[in-house]
Amino acid sequence: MTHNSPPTAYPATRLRRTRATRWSRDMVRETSLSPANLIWPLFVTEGEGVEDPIGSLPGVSRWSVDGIVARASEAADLGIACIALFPNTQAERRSQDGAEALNPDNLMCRAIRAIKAELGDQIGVLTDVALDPYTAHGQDGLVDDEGYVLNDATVEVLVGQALNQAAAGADIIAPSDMMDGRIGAIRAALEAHGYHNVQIMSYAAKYASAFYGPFRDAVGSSGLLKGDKKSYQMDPANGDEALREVAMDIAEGADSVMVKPGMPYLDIAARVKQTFGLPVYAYMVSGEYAMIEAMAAAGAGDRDAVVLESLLAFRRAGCSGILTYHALHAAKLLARG
Ligand SMILES: NCc1[nH]cc(CCC(=O)O)c1CC(=O)O
Ligand SMILES: [Mg+2]
Repeated sequence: MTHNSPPTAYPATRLRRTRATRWSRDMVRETSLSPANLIWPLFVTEGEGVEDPIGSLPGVSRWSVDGIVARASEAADLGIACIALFPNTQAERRSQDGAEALNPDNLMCRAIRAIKAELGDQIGVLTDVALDPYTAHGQDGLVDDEGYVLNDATVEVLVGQALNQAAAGADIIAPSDMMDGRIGAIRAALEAHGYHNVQIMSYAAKYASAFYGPFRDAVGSSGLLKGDKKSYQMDPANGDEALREVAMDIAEGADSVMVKPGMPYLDIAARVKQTFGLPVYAYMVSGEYAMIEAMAAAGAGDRDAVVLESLLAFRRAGCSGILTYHALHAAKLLARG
């Protein structure tokens, strides 16, 4: 500042002046939230005409493929840009090596094909790459005799899983496994197979979080998982390390990156955006959703206002978008204005 007197001295400056009326608040607002900023995670299950409510995620269900197509269509009508798919694989299709992930007719691929056949480019389909919905032990990769998740052997399988999803029509491949080197390996394979425009959104800074509990119920891996995921997901104590994770994934070909969980990690999202300037997404995870729902159910807050404020905070931090189980509800609120 080149002024002699401080430019923000009271009473010449009253920061309440621009807050006094609604039109003025609208005029000076720095960030905005629209349905295009929302990515809606959906859980797929076997069968036809099935809606299977998830106990630990009140208001969220697993849907059979027909229901998933209907949900995707609803989302597209409201201007939601993209959905994220997660399969609840039947116990008998799970195995030690997660081979079902490579089956071209697995639940995930059938859902992708059905959505793309019905909706084409009206909505993006993002698919999770990791083996936890397919393994009998619930870990995201292949394990050795001690239960340690093997890096390089897992990456080979993830490459196959990503190609399988791309062949079914996935628009964005989103590896959530946290193996080192998987972004480069998947990008090279996509290029080699002609999938030049299939994007990669890397779960680059994914933490070993206690907020994933309800999700593990949803995909049916919570009862199976022994131990934790701390040997591959990040330590919640670390921030600088997240920047190294992101730098590597960008170098390996990620089009965008994700920080996960969301609200407790807004500092990470903001640092990633400021450092690298690429599209950053945040995953407001299942435990965060459950927290808001529990608060609303206890009569302790205005659910709609809490949802919109939370999502706006991600935008202020610099996120291009948010993966949230509240996406449909929020899009309806935004449409109402
Ligand atoms: N690859 C697993 C995966 N992909 C998305 C989530 C969590 C999402 C949520 O909690 O909403 C998880 C859980 C985990 O790492 O155990
Ligand atoms: Mg990494």
